[in-house]
Amino acid sequence: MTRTLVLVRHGQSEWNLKNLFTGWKDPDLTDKGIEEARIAGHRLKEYGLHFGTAFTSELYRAQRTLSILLEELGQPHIPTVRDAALNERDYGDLSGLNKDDARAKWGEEQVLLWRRSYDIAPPGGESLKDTGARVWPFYIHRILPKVLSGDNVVVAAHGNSLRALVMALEGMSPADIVAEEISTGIPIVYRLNADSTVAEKTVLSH
Ligand SMILES: O=C(O)[C@@H](CO)OP(=O)(O)O
Repeated sequence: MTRTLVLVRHGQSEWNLKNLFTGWKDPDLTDKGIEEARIAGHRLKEYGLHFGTAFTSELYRAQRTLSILLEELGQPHIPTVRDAALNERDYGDLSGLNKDDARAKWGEEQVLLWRRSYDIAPPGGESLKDTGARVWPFYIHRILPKVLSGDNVVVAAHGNSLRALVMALEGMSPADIVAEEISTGIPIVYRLNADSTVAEKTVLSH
């Protein structure tokens, strides 16, 4: 049994390109983002993976990335679960603001704390810990049983919802997670042991 779990962050979105805090806002992919999703599907095809189930968020950029990727893989119709538990961190009052403007207003250090710390929430939004509080139970109750049953799973989600998941999978501390960045459209392939610990991690870079 392979027990494979693939995580992929959506391709570049229009708001990534414009350097805006996005969170629960719902922009489309850019042309580059569409291409990144295609390449991700192609890399997974080369890797020889077949999926039984897909999971994604309720946000369009992740759903579109997943459908392009599955199309490229030749598996466009696999059962897919969409759930807000996998949505990006809610950026609260920062949503829609330019990240450089935010640094100019609140300072580099404060903005970095909001973006990458474990438990400091942006005003009106979620910390990574808050995001984890919805991602982790969803992983345990919905995703992990599929993986452990041998049903290879792909999860198309977001930078911070995936940082929360990677933190749990790899047993990272709140200090470790600060430096963890998830690139757009680069599949991360985990093989899990029967006890759900990680046996192997492979990053399918271009
Ligand atoms: O704006 C966002 O929603 C996220 C991901 O693009 O940004 P950051 O990398 O700053 O957490």
